[in-house]
Amino acid sequence: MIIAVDGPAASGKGTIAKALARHYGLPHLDTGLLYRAVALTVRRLELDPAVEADAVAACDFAEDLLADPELRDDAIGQLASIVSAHPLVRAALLQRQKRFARQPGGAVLDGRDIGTVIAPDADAKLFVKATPQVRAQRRHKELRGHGSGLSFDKVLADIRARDARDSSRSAAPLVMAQDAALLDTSFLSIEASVQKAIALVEARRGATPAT
Ligand SMILES: Nc1ncnc2c1ncn2[C@@H]1O[C@H](COP(=O)(O)OP(=O)(O)O)[C@@H](O)[C@H]1O
Ligand SMILES: Nc1ccn([C@@H]2O[C@H](COP(=O)(O)OP(=O)(O)O)[C@@H](O)[C@H]2O)c(=O)n1
Repeated sequence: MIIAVDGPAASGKGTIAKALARHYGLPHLDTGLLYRAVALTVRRLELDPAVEADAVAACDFAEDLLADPELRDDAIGQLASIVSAHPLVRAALLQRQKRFARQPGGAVLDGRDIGTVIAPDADAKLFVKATPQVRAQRRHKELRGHGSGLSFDKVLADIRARDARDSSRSAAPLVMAQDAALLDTSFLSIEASVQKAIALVEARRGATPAT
């Protein structure tokens, strides 16, 4: 079974995707980390994120970069949304994601274009959303936990800027797939979001929701 989980920044899609992977015993790929790794490489090599050829050169990053805690920085998220708008960057990362989705037994992937581009034939697609204020509160708390002193207002502004960039780009923009189920986590706890996600996946599979 392939499960596609898409949504904007800090909507809870990663938390839900990980929980679904655990529940169904499937491997999980956080595709945002790939774009963040490109962004971090661009920064370390002092390349220009706005120049497509520079960003493409950074797609050849070392695997161990995917475990670098610096990937979680707010600034790297912003940079990731700049490099990810280049069609050639998306093309460079495409096959790796498609291969992961197609592995025997299936997989759970989360990102922006899983249900629309990476796995349009997924067995279940979720589009996770929450209000910008709620998402900024969650991300602000998370960043504070990692020692960041960024203000709430800056985190909210960055989330809004990233939403606008990710939704308006021409290459694989952030849009809900027509056959995705919408999951608004604004007023749901993590536990409640995960239970709802499992119920939605079960409904898509035509099975009885798990209790
Ligand atoms: N329903 C929820 N209620 C409260 N906090 C949440 C909820 N879902 C996720 N979080 C927290 O919000 C932050 C962002 O969640 P995450 O799943 O990483 O979002 P995304 O993958 O969409 O960026 C994390 O610190 C996570 O623990
Ligand atoms: N499938 C994906 C995943 C991420 N991205 C880009 O990478 C950036 C960082 O993604 P992320 O999923 O790590 O960000 P968060 O939602 O965790 O904040 C996004 O803002 C997108 O611009 C993308 O274009 N396509």
